[in-house]
Amino acid sequence: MKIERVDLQRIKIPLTAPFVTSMGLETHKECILVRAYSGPYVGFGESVAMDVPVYNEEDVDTVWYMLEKYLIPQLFTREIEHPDDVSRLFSWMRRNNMAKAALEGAIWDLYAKMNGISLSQALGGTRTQIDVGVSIGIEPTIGKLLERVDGFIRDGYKKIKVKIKPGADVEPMRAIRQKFGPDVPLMADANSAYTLNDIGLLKELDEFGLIMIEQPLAHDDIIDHATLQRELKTPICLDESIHTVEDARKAIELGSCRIINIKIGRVGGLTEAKKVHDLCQAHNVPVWCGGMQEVGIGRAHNIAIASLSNFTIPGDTSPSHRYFATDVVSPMIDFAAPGVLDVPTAPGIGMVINEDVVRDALIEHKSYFANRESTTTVIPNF
Ligand SMILES: O=C(O)CCC(=O)c1ccccc1C(=O)O
Ligand SMILES: [Mg+2]
Repeated sequence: MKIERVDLQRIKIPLTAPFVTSMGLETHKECILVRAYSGPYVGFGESVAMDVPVYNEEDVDTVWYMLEKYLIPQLFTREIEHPDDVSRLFSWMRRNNMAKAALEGAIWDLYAKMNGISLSQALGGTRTQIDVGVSIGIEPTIGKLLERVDGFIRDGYKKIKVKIKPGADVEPMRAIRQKFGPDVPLMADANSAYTLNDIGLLKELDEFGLIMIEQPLAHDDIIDHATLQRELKTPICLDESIHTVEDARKAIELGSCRIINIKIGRVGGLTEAKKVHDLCQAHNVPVWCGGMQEVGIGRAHNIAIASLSNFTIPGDTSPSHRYFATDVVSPMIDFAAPGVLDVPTAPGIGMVINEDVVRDALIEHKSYFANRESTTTVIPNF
């Protein structure tokens, strides 16, 4: 396929409730939507970079910059046979994985649509439905946290993940176990808020029978995590530390974790995500699909990758309404049954874009053409 045109759309949508983690407070979702055109077909991608580089080194502006300066022009120079070619084409560039993934995702969607198959099928997915959990931010009080947990359990979420940080860790977990009992599938995500000096405290969490603790130590570490995993009963799951299938291989070899969270953006796209999945499967390491509070397009990509067979733990891909009053896909993504999402069967991501929502949320729009000048629109009065 020859890519003739790519559009970037920067959008901003309010969250229905503020989201607090050890990295900071979020009130809005700002991101870039990507459209890739070939003949009558359009493929959709979404950049998951946050508006501030607190999770990784990228932000919305760096993604736009890398796409415009390098990745889109490079894509225009080649005929693409298969989406796997795209990650090879981009492999010369160090990191900037979320920028690469946003464009590569649009090409995967385009490829699936051209072949009349779903994105899940194109990736080799086998599930028709996926189980999902919910990620809960750090709430102002334990009472508020318990209220939220109660609501999400009633909604049928299959896994309850709670953000923790020093000072908001053992007590909230104890309160949840006391109120809801030992059978609630519970886990904690620290987003790198601890060091090995906190080993005593992290061991205290063992008594709560958590399914896992996600990324307790530094965002770039796999050595200390291996030390910690030897001391903990609770499985460690790595998120921030895994950017490539090679990172995953090393972490597994060192014993740095027993579970891996796969985020398409963090590993540079669906091709690499599938490689991490396959490697983990070969080593009996279960995986699950993480989230970056995606709008509907990114959520659809997450559902497709989560349909692969080694995604045996419920992911963070909750329905759209968990974060947004409106979404860029129509209908909004929702449960097929409590805690369960259908994997779309229509071609590509299998979702219809709600252009009214995109228009209302639009900050900037730029179109790039393989054989003519680009055109920019900055939407005024935003
Ligand atoms: O519900 C979601 O999309 C996942 C929310 C979440 O936990 C998260 C959100 C933004 C950045 C990092 C993370 C994380 O998984 O660490
Ligand atoms: Mg995480």
